[in-house]
Amino acid sequence: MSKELPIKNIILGKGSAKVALPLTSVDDAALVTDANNTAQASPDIVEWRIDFFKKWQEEQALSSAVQIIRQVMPETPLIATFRTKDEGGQFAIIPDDYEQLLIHLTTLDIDIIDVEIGKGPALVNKVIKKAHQAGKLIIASSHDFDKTPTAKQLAERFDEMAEAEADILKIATMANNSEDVLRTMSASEQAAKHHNQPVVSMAMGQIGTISRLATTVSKSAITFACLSQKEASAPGQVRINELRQIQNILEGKSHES
Ligand SMILES: O=C1C[C@@](O)(C(=O)O)C[C@@H](O)[C@@H]1O
Repeated sequence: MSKELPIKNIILGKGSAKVALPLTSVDDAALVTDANNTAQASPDIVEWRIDFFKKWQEEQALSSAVQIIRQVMPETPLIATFRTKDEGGQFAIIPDDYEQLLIHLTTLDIDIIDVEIGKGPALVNKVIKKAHQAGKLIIASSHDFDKTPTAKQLAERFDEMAEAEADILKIATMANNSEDVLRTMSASEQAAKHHNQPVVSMAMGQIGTISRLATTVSKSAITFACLSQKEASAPGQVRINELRQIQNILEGKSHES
């Protein structure tokens, strides 16, 4: 049974799925605007998608970008994600550079770092160890932008993340039909039962949108939304205000006035 995980002002795994908004800004100027707009929507979590940021190779630029986000949202748990091209991100990056970048992120004012489990145990274990030494949490992630793996493969992927001692286990799959959506949601519900860590899941694509809403069924501890379709970081994301209304309906919290 997944445990509750406190992070800053939220407790992951307790109550509703926490709503994350991604920042996909390309530079500091865009980041100032996007961070302010994001703060207005009061997400539970903010995800900085570093692969969208043009100066991701410059350590100084990364530090000042984190400061921009922190000035606007000091108390909101911050995930830093460099989504590699292999898993649907903006840039291809060689493993050594990816490892170095993630290790550098452990030195910044970030709460959670995303590491792609598919990059292999040597890299993943090293990053997790460094992050834990620095007091940071790790989301192990796996994305399949073409298809949904079999139920067995999904279960094995969650197991692999748990064995690596990641703090949060996340799988995103592309849903091409209803069975794909149901398989991802079911694998997520099972993994939440078996593992100590909070589980996060989503079936991407239009037909998968239901998986971002019905987290009471999939037991996903986080759901990724968007401010507008223009800022969506993956297909099928729902605008945060609409998502919250539907969460309330699904959790029996909406009352007729
Ligand atoms: O892993 C995820 C989930 C996601 O791919 C989604 O489908 O909402 C969006 C990404 O920004 C995030 O890193």
